[in-house]
Amino acid sequence: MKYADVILPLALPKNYTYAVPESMEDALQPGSRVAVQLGKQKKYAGIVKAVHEQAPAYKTKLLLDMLDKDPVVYPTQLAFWSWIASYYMCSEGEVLNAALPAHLKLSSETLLLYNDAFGDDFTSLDDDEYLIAEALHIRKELRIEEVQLILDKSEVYSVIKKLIEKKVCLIYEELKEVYREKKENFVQLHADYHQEEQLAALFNDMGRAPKQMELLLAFLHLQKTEGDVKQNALLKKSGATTAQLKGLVDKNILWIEKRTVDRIRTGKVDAQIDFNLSPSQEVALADVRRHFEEKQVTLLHGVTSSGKTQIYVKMMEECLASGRQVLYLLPEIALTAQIITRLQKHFGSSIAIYHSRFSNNERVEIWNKVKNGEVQIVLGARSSLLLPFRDLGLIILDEEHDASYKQQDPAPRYHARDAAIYYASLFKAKVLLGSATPALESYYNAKQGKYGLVELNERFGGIRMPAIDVVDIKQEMAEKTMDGNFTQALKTAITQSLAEKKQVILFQNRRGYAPFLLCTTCGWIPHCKQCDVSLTYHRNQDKLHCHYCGTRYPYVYTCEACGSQSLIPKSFGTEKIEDDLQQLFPEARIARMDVDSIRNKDSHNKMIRLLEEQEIDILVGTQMVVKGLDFDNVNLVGILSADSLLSYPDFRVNERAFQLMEQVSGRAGRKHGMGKVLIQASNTRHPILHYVKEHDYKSMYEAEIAERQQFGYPPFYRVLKLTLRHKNQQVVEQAAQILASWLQPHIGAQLVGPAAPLVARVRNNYLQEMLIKLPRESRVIAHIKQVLREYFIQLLAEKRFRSVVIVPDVDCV
Ligand SMILES: Nc1ncnc2c1ncn2[C@@H]1O[C@H](COP(=O)(O)OP(=O)(O)OP(=O)(O)O)[C@@H](O)[C@H]1O
Ligand SMILES: [Zn+2]
Repeated sequence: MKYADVILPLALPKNYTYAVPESMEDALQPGSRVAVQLGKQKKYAGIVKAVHEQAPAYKTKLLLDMLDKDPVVYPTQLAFWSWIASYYMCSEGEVLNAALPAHLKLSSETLLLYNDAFGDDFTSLDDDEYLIAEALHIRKELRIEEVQLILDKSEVYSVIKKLIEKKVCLIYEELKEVYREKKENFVQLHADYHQEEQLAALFNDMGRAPKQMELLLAFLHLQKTEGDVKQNALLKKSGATTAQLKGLVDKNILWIEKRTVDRIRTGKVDAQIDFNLSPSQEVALADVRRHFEEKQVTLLHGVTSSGKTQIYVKMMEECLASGRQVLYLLPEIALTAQIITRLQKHFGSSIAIYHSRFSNNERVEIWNKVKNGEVQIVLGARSSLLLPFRDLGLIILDEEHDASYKQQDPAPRYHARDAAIYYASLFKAKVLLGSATPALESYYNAKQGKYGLVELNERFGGIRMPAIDVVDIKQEMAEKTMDGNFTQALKTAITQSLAEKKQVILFQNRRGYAPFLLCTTCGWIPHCKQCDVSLTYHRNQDKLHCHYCGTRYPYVYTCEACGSQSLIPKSFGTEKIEDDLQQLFPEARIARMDVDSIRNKDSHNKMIRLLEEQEIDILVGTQMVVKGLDFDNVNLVGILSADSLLSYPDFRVNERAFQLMEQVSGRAGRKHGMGKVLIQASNTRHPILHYVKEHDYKSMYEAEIAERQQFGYPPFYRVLKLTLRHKNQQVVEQAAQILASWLQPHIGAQLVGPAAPLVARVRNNYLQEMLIKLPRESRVIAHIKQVLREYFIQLLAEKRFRSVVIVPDVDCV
């Protein structure tokens, strides 16, 4: 008898083993998608991890079905999933859940089937039962949602239960295949008219039906130019109606064929490299190649606008020429608009873009094409790492320092940079990390010789790095020259840029209008009812938003504490800046880019286009404006408040602040002459501001790395954050205390906490956090993770802690 271990898309502590029916024995392989039953009724589609002959201790069920002819992933992906699960402390099921497109996951749908034996005497039924029985009698089967619709309520289980007891219906669990091929109508000419003379005769006969003649002419034209004639295209071109087309079909002149079409178009990659590298870029490229001869990973540290993308393109071209696949990762898909265009220029339309905004059907198609190698280039955010590459040769991680490479919620909480390096090793593929401001961890690894290091210190086109001035807010306040949140210096600089028909980017790291409201009588600040966090005022909607749980509240006019009506907005966000600008520069065309204004892919693309076409004079935004954008005409960048970047409690605060300011500065003066950057700050003497001013990454690195070593932070230690969560504050505090006391003997001084985090309550759950610092030896790390897993089970086994949620976050950022 053969057995299969199956990964199910659930957070189960281990995989289940099923018996393999003889009929499947030959075809079943690791990676095959199978239908299984779990528990009494639920059915799932899972993925076979291994096939073996070892019977488990429990009584096995048989696999129900094999869902596809071929496996949906290769053993490489199974190995990758297993590494993610073990390294990031989650289940393989959670990894599968993140990896597989929804349409390949499937879980069962409950169907009510009419029991014909019951007959049609419904006199014994009450009103609700009667309604359902009648519907079932007519339709023979109903889904739960349909029952809810009919009864107009969501609580329908009691009714269903009674109907089952009374034997009116039966329950059936069905796995629904949801992926649908896309079909389109193609128009063809009937074989009778394939000869010239016949066609000519036909046109002669058609004299009295000019509309049909026009349609036929349009058809012939499309056939000649496009080859295939789609019904939609034909109707559009000829301006004819479906009825007129049907006329020709009825006369047996044209006929219509339904064909399966690809949603995702691919073609052979035909690289067009129409640029030459500058001498220093050439050197950098040669260095990258040289390092790759010995090393799997190379870090390209190139200043902003040095042309890192051009070097990526060259490396991609080489990899594609060798027939292998390339994955180009970006921290956020919002960044893709410009990169897509740039890459398409070189590699044509054969680039698959993968992100969460695609439809589920499209995702299945990309999945399949990556798997069979038809797609050679994938461009995407971190989740595209989970695609089933067949033969990956190169991973490019652009803006490798970016924190959004780390998945926060839900599990798997993986870091795409580290995961990419592991994934690549399975293929013996190379990884090229690129950034103007590398993560300290990456630069450290490069300095240690673990990665190759290539530095590109000049901007393309010989343009100098922008000049950076720090403007003293305190001084201008004292001199009363501030205009709201704008210093005189910034205002003057904006005025000048506008006069020169240049564009301006302004950065403020808070969105909304005012980060909080304040009662000037008693100091009360409105907070979220479910989270311990102040509410942000969004003036567009005139509402207060909780940025933690998303709840929206009406504006408050009266202080809940003292009853006075003296609430004023405090501090400022992007919305307020946009507003101020409108007042200060009424003539200027102003736009805002943040998660509130960019709700979808199209609005982002549109804004990028408007900027490129210089239809926008001033852009205000959050982090979003920082990332890799390349506009020729921006000559001024303003950072409204450096203080807020430099003052939050996190060991990465300085590194982050440097990266942000250096990156946003990097948007200035990329093409025509040197740009200018103004940084407004109260604390103008902060050392980080000095490094930013000098564009001095290396000194920032030296200073920070010394601190990291001294205080035992990454890259010298790995940090694992444990978050515990519960509705009851006391319970979660006790749980955290107990867990910490168990861990103490194993970890000792390397355990920080437990304590309540800055925001101690989110969505009505109280939080406790502790940080565990792990030495970098993998043996020790593996041991501690094992200890942790056992303690989690032990803790949750105690009745009072049963509903405590424990979230381990390995290498938290
Ligand atoms: N060899 C080259 N030939 C033509 N144009 C180039 C070349 N190198 C760079 N450029 C142009 O210079 C600009 C900056 O290059 P790119 O965007 O690749 O820089 P980057 O290093 O990625 O910068 P950032 O880190 O700020 O994203 C782009 O508009 C790019 O097209
Ligand atoms: Zn909230």
